[in-house]
Amino acid sequence: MINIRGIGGHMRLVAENLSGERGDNLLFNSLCASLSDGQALIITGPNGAGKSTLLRIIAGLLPASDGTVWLEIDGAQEPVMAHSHYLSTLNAMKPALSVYENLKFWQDFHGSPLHDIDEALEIVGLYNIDHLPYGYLSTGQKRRVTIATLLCSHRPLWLLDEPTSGLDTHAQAMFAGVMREHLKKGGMIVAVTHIALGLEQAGSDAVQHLRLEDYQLGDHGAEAQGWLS
Ligand SMILES: Nc1ncnc2c1ncn2[C@@H]1O[C@H](COP(=O)(O)OP(=O)(O)OP(=O)(O)O)[C@@H](O)[C@H]1O
Repeated sequence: MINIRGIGGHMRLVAENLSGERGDNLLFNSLCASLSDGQALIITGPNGAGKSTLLRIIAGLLPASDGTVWLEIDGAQEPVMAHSHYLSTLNAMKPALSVYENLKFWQDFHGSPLHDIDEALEIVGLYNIDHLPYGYLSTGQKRRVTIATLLCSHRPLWLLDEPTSGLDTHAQAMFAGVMREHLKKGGMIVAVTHIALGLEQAGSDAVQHLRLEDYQLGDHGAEAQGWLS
């Protein structure tokens, strides 16, 4: 068992009566969700529904307009960001730095090294490119490097915005395996997606689905309560 807080211990991510807005627009309200170690929450919804906004609120990058989100590890409340990998749709890499330099930066920033950078690149199916400037890579290669950050450092909670965007089917299958392995080790995943992520094999108990349109104005309450355990 890996010795890291949140992996192997008891962990819970809870969103309670959460509302989110952009500008003056209320995007969703009365949203409740609860996730334990080894579980994934898959967030779907139409373009503009507020999925990325919700993920940013969970990460602590945007304030909720109402309600709260908290992370509990072994009974103590912890800041979400300190225990998360947050992958936005932007890859957050410096184009002029090499693939290795980018991953080294993130590994040093996140701490808790897991795989060596070379190992992580091999897992995501990238070979002999660590010396190349990140900006030279193809769209799918860039995304694979971003996914490699998840493997370079231990972080129990993965917050993923459209993680498979730009990946070919082979890479999607590879990433599904990476996510299932993380869940098997007791990690947690919150993912925004428009396509199936291949987590079905993780088991029905391990995967919850949240349709954001169920939390839009006029359609909240009873269904939302079902998410709070
Ligand atoms: N800074 C901002 N100020 C005002 N409105 C914003 C801002 N950022 C985003 N929005 C609006 O908030 C709404 C929700 O955006 P968000 O990116 O959360 O949607 P989404 O569900 O992730 O969409 P998609 O599936 O297209 O990625 C959109 O209508 C968007 O135009």
